[in-house]
Amino acid sequence: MPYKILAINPGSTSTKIGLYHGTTEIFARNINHSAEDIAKIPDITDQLEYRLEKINAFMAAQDVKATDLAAVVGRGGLLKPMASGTYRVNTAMLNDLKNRRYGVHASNLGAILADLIARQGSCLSYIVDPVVVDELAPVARWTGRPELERKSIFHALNQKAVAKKYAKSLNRSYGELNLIVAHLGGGISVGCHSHGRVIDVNNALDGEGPFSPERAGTLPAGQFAAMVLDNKLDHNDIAKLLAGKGGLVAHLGTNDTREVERRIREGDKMAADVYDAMIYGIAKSIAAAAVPVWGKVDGIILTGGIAHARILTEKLKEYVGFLAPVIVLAGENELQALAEGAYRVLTGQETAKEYYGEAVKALSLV
Ligand SMILES: Nc1ncnc2c1ncn2[C@@H]1O[C@H](COP(=O)(O)OP(=O)(O)OP(=O)(O)O)[C@@H](O)[C@H]1O
Ligand SMILES: CCCC(=O)O
Repeated sequence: MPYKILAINPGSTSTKIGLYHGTTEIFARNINHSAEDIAKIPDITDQLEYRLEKINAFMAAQDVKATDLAAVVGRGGLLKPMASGTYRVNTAMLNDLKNRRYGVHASNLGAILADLIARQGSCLSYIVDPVVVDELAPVARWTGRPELERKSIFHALNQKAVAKKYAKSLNRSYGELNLIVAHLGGGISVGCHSHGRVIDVNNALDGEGPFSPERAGTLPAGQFAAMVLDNKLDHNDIAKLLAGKGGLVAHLGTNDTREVERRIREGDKMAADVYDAMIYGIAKSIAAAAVPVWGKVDGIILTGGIAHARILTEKLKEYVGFLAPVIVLAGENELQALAEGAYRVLTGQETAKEYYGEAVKALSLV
């Protein structure tokens, strides 16, 4: 009997779950959380019980028993910067997530939910390629302020999964190629993958890169500082302006590119101008991502939900087609990538990595 693996990917408005036999998908579903439900529990960390109940109800309806599972694998959240791979969910990891030590993001719930369901079935729990995978080249870490170092926070799971998928389609290995991957979702991250390592990428959560449906992207720093001071904004206000209420949401009141394209078809000039500006920003980020590999790029992959949008992908091809072939792998492969990461460990192809919190790091320095 192949291993049964449950994969969980918590997003800001939904929890995606998938059941796999080995790496074969049996089902994958999106459990949508209504705006009304989410508004009642605005802090993501407090949504744990609510989401667990929804998952348990869904598993019961599908006749999936936790005791039948070999492993539960969740999307990995804001943790200490770490190497790519599959990690065992452990106490240090759970503590850092529950205490929001490195910030709040929907993906923080992945490991916690995986652990809770794994406990119901006495099986193993893992995360794979969390959003904090850090392979930045030393030169990419600098900013113009000694107090501020750039961080690697991006759609690591999907970026790595599609890059490996594309390499496989060429009968090449991921480690042989230089690829630019643009994950185009609610947030946008554009990574330069050089021989299997993401040596530069915009921090998609923290005001870097192009603006996106929900993220503000890079802002003029002086003007933004003045806006914060003039309006006496607090930490929470600033976080919302940068991630959640930036980009298309701020300009057009929607995070849905289908809605934006509908407005454009109906002649809405503002929608067309904002959409063009977003595409222009993405194109500039893609071109910038060619610099770390001296322009020697084997392919540019467009992925994420927005890569379904033809107007956008066609315009991007016009802008950056001069650099390398542009490949569209729309949607995201995150549930499949989670299941594959757990499967590699269950079958001994890979050893699960261990997460160490700050206490252990400090001891190792002594
Ligand atoms: N068929 C489609 N055509 C055009 N746009 C689409 C289509 N499907 C989804 N989108 C757009 O993709 C965006 C959401 O992408 P995605 O589902 O990858 O984001 P997410 O998972 O919410 O966030 P993130 O990818 O940042 O984690 C939305 O703006 C949505 O309107
Ligand atoms: C994956 C972290 C970045 C984002 O949510 O936009």
